[in-house]
Amino acid sequence: MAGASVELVSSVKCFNGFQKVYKHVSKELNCSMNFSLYEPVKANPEEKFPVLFYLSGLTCTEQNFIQKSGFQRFASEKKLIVVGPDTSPRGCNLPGDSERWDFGVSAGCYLDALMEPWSKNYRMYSYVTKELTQLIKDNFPNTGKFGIFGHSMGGHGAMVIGLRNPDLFLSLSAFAPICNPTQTEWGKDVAFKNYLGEENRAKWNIYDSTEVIKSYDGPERNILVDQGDDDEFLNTILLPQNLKAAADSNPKVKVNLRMHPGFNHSYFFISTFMADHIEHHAKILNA
Ligand SMILES: N[C@@H](CCC(=O)N[C@@H](CS)C(=O)NCC(=O)O)C(=O)O
Repeated sequence: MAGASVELVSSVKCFNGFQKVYKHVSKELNCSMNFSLYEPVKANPEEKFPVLFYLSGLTCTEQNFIQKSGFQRFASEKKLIVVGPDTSPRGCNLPGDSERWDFGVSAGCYLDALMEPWSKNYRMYSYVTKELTQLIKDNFPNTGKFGIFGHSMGGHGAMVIGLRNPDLFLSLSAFAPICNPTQTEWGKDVAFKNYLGEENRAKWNIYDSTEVIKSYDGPERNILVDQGDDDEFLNTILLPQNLKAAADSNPKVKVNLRMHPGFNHSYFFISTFMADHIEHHAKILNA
C-alpha cells in the first residue's frame, strides 16, 4: 500500500470477492471517514480492475448500499472494484448539523460549501473527485478507468461529478436522481441556500446537473437513468423530465430515462435494476 493511509475495518467474502469497509482521515473534510470497497478476487497477482463509485442518498452511510442493493453478484461477474463513500462529514458537531434529515449530517450534497460554518468540512465534491479517487488509485489494483453512479442525492452527485469530470469518470448512470435542485424547495430553501449562500446564486448552477448538461461541451456521454413512477419524491425533488429536456437539446449528452411503473424510491427499486447499471458501466470501463 502506498500514498495516504487507509485502515481496514471489516472484510467479508461475497461471491468471488470481498466486501470491505475502510476508514481514513480525510484532509478535505477534516474528519475520519468510512468508505465501502468491493474487491474481486484476482485471477493472477498482476490483475487490475476498473473502479465504479456509488454515491448514496439522504440519510445513508456507507452501509445502506452494500447491505441492500445486491450489487456484489454483478460486480463479481464483471470484475469491478466498487467504492461507496459516506454521504457527509461525520463527528464535526457543527451547530444545526443534525436538526434535519435532508441537511447537514448524511446530507452533504456532494458540493463544496461556501458558507460558514459548513465550508471547512462540507467539501464532498473535492473529497470524491480528488482525495478518494487518488486514494483508490494509490492503494488498490486498478486499471485507472473510473465510472460513477448513485441514488437520489447520490444520483445528483454522480451526474454533476461525472459530467464535470469526463476524463476522470468515463461512465455515468443514476437511480432516481435529484436532477434540477435549483428549481426545487429543498435545493433553493435548504441545501444550496445554506451551503452555497444566496449571495453566491451565480455559482449554484455548477451543482445542478440539468444546468451542467445545458452548457456541456465535452466528449459524448451516454447516461442511463432509471426512475420509478410511484416514487414519493418524483415531482417535488427529483424532476427527471427537466434533465431529459436539457439532454434532448444538447447533442453531446444522451440520457436514456427509463420510467418504471409501480416502483418507489427504495432499495427494492434499486436492486431490481442493478444488473443493468453494472452492465452499462462494465461495457464502457472494460472497452
Ligand atoms: N425521510 C425519509 C426518506 C429518506 C430516504 O428515502 N432516503 C433514501 C435516499 S434519498 C435512502 O436511500 N434511504 C436509506 C435506505 O433506504 O436504506 C427517511 O428518513 O426515511
